[in-house]
Amino acid sequence: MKNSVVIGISGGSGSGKTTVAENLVKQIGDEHILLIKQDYYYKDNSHLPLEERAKLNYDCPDAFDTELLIEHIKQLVAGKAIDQPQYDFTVHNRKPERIRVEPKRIILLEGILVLHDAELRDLMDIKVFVDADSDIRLLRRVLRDTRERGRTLDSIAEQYLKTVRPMYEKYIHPTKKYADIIVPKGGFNQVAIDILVARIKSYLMELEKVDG
Ligand SMILES: Nc1ncnc2c1ncn2[C@@H]1O[C@H](COP(=O)(O)OP(=O)(O)O)[C@@H](O)[C@H]1O
Ligand SMILES: O=c1ccn([C@@H]2O[C@H](COP(=O)(O)O)[C@@H](O)[C@H]2O)c(=O)[nH]1
Repeated sequence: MKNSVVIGISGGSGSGKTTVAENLVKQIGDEHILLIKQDYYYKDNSHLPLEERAKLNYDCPDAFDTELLIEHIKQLVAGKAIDQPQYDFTVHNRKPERIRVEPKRIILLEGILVLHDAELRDLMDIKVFVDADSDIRLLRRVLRDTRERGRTLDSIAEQYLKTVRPMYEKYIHPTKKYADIIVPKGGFNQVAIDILVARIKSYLMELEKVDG
């Protein structure tokens, strides 16, 4: 058995991925569970001015440094620490600093396209797709992006029509077929969360047995 178990949590923007992931961390306790957001692995676009960065497509596989993400997941599974990049949504760019992250038993990898790359999927022990209707996802995104990500209504509408919606149809929704578990009703689906918590606890018991 490996040192760690990897759980991928995917779904469209605003579907409730972060809410599910944070709920799992709360219920299991952060001693054993590490949350890695795919957002940290958006490519560094410091060479472009802010106005140009704001126009980029952030909803396609090319927007991410997947090679680095795969390398980091492999390192964590091998029991090694990583220097994780950080991301600032308000300026559409990586932060200059990295943070040292130590491995834990359970690695939760959450993001819109974590189920897209076959090599990344193969590292996962459980694959989850969080589902919510498109009007609900859009509404949540509008509220969150105006409150937390410094966006205007006009910029949200433009980005949604230009990239968010078409890329969801082209790249994100098709990855639902890879999921072991589909979580409907977004982030506060307590039954689905309880099932995942029970499975994670049984993984932790198996990993402890291996340790003796
Ligand atoms: N089932 C739900 N019911 C109501 N609000 C929800 C639900 N799931 C998530 N939210 C809210 O919607 C917003 C977006 O959820 P989040 O988990 O950040 O989505 P994602 O990570 O998929 O973009 C957050 O403000 C969150 O509290
Ligand atoms: O610089 C950026 C990077 C990403 N985005 C948008 O964020 C969402 C993904 O985050 P969620 O937390 O899953 O919603 C993605 O749809 C991108 O469009 C951005 O606007 N700017």
